[in-house]
Amino acid sequence: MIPELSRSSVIIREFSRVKETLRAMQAAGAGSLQVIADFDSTLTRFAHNGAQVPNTHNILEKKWLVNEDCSEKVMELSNTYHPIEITTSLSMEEKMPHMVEWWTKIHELLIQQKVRKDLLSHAVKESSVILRDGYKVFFDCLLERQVPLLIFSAGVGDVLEEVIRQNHVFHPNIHVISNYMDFDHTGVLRAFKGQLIHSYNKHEAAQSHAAGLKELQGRPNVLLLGDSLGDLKMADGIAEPQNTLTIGFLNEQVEERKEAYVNSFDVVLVQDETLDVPNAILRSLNRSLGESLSHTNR
Ligand SMILES: Nc1ccn([C@@H]2O[C@H](COP(=O)(O)O)[C@@H](O)[C@H]2O)c(=O)n1
Repeated sequence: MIPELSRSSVIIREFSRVKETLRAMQAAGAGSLQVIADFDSTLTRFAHNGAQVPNTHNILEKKWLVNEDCSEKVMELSNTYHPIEITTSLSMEEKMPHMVEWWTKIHELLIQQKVRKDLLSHAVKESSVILRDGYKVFFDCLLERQVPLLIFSAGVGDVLEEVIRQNHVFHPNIHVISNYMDFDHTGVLRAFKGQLIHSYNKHEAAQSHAAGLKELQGRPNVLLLGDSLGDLKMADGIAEPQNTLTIGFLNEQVEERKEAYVNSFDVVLVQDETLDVPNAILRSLNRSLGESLSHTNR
């Protein structure tokens, strides 16, 4: 039994599928598993003490890193594009060009602002970014069992790395695929490296980057964590996936989006700011089938 799956914040469309997938993953063992997780609002909290937790973009957009005019433009862009990002009335394909526009405009603004590399660490320290409760167990458990953790983020990779470094969980089993900044020799931002990653093109990055990571090869079982429907595509780089269990954090616009999430993710966590459920699932993968699932009768 995984008691955490009975919490009122957990919605499971097809419990038998979850049970069967866990059974197969347990049988295959930790050596066949990889974990793929989105970062912002998935590994980090969405809200804390009634306030929204900043994501990796928000950390960079602080007034002491960029000027007033830039802050206002960032806010305007967010007000225009974030509703498009999360609406269920447009398909992913319809959202894509808007996301490219949003990310491109933001990257251009940040480049114009000449963001300095040496200020990033301070920006993270001063921010109120916070990883989800239970993060230490999550990161340490994966390290201990030598399970690779692929963090797949449409945020800013340099900031993401700094967040996990400052929380002392940037372990060697972690691989990050994200938008990385390109600094000139004086440490001033001059471009973003490589292909742009936004919320809805993670499948392209998965196929071009993740597919080539040798640490992930021979691990056909996937525990996937995300907070956006686009995150479901993060496992697209796996050549021959066998068992995939997807967990979706439904953080905002709950009523409007619940149906779409329940129809898309295996397990939906509604406004749950913890990693308790993924941690319980990881624990269960280590225990015998009888112990972990026998009391489950849903
Ligand atoms: N200018 C922007 C662009 C994106 N965001 C948000 O960041 C999130 C980053 O993506 P993850 O893959 O790590 O979830 C994304 O969900 C956007 O809402 C932003 O705040 N500002």
